[in-house]
Amino acid sequence: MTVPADAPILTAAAMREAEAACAAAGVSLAELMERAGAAVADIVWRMAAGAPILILCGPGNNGGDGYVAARLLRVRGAEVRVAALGEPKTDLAKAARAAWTGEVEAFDERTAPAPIVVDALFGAGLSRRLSDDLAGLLARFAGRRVVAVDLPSGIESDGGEAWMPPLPAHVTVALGALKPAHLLLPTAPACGRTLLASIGIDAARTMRTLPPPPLPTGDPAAHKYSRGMVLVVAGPMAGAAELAAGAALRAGAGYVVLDGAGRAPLSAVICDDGDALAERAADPRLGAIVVGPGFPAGEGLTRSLDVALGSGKPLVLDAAAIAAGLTALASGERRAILTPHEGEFARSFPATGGSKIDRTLAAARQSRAVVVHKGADTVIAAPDGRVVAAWPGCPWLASAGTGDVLAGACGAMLARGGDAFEAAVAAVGWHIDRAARIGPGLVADDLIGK
Ligand SMILES: NC(=O)C1=CN([C@@H]2O[C@H](COP(=O)(O)OP(=O)(O)OC[C@H]3O[C@@H](n4cnc5c(N)ncnc54)[C@H](O)[C@@H]3O)[C@@H](O)[C@H]2O)[C@@H](O)CC1
Ligand SMILES: Nc1ncnc2c1ncn2[C@@H]1O[C@H](COP(=O)(O)OP(=O)(O)O)[C@@H](O)[C@H]1O
Ligand SMILES: [K+]
Repeated sequence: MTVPADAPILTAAAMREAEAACAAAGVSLAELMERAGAAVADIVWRMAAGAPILILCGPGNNGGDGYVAARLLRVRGAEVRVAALGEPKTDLAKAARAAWTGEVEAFDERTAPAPIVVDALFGAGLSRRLSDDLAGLLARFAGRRVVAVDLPSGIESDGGEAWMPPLPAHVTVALGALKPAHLLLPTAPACGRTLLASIGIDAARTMRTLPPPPLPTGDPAAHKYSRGMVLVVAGPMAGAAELAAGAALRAGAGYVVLDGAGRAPLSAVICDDGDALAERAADPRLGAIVVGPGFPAGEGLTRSLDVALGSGKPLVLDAAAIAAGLTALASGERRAILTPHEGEFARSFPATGGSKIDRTLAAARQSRAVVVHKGADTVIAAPDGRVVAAWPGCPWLASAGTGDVLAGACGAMLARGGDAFEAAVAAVGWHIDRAARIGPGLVADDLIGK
């Protein structure tokens, strides 16, 4: 399962706006459909390598893309059949159907399979769950090589509904931009490998997929404080804060202090016994404070959090510190990153609804902080509306303590200065990249290279 890096993501409504802007700029919708069909034909041609192809066409423009692909594949000499769910209903799809000179079979229980099945039944226009009858017809083709046009049919584009497609795809050709459903659970795995056919739409980049990790560029004039100084506040479960402190150092901070309980996870981490928290937090060289790993709610957390909040320094709040710090954060302006997993998110932001992207954006606006909503389909959102979706992440991260490591990495990136959203994006990228290099058997300690 892969998706293109740093690619735009559009909701169905934003897609329609981009399409209209294209038309206003002189590129007709018929031309967009021709480009979409050509992109699909190109990919199917290579995947088929001479094997027979069956294209399933629906009543809307998704089906229109299918008719265009069928025509272009036949021109190339491919063996193509088309099976349709009735006659096309849109003008564009009718024109594409008319330009296909081959036979159109009815798509029903007698439709014979082919080694390559192209699913052009429904895309972004799906308005309700597929009927059981239709789902049954599609499920008959399980086990064939399936290419989905825009989305596997049955998936709701914006990711707000958890409708699963009856026929998961090996390859999905996203048209114009990626859609939230390509990147969010539970639908993302059903898209297989998602490719982007840009088709010339000018897609806004407010929402995008995770960029590739930047190449490390050392500043020749750097010193340990200029690379970023991070303070990690330890609670009763000191191991978690140790992981965060080690991660901050490995993720590029020049100087890391672990305050409270705990031993230095790496010899270079400076340990304080907790009496000097206010003094440490007031250090003008300090670039970020991390509070939350291994620190359950209670008086101790409230005291430490008050000091951290009172210092005015950029903050990373994890675990119980998220809910505890929300009110104070929302009432001021500061660079802050919150790193909830789903349980912590639900407790801290119970009123949010919609897709994981919608919910994370609402949480960022409510808290006035960057929110890293963790999970296999991590979503990062900023109060100004920017979103990065980090699917598919690295599955070896599903292991205790890796979230503490991410909190420390966020601290390191935040302490360098600059935009908190870009810092969170860099930390998530660092985390996934480091986990992927370690691979199966990963434990959180490996990420900090003890
Ligand atoms: N937005 C764009 O810029 C472009 C969009 N294109 C294609 O257009 C697609 C969207 O086309 P449409 O808006 O026509 O929508 P779709 O073709 O995805 O489906 C809409 C049709 O399906 C019917 N329908 C919806 N849900 C159904 C259900 N559960 N059971 C049975 N029928 C159902 C609707 O009544 C309508 O007839 C995209 O996914 C993409 O494939 C491309 O042609 C190129 C450009
Ligand atoms: N299946 C998965 N695929 C990819 N990343 C995952 C998966 N499950 C969890 N993660 C990542 O692992 C980390 C786990 O964090 P968290 O649940 O806070 O763990 P802990 O509290 O034990 O440190 C997060 O960064 C999350 O995004
Ligand atoms: K489709």
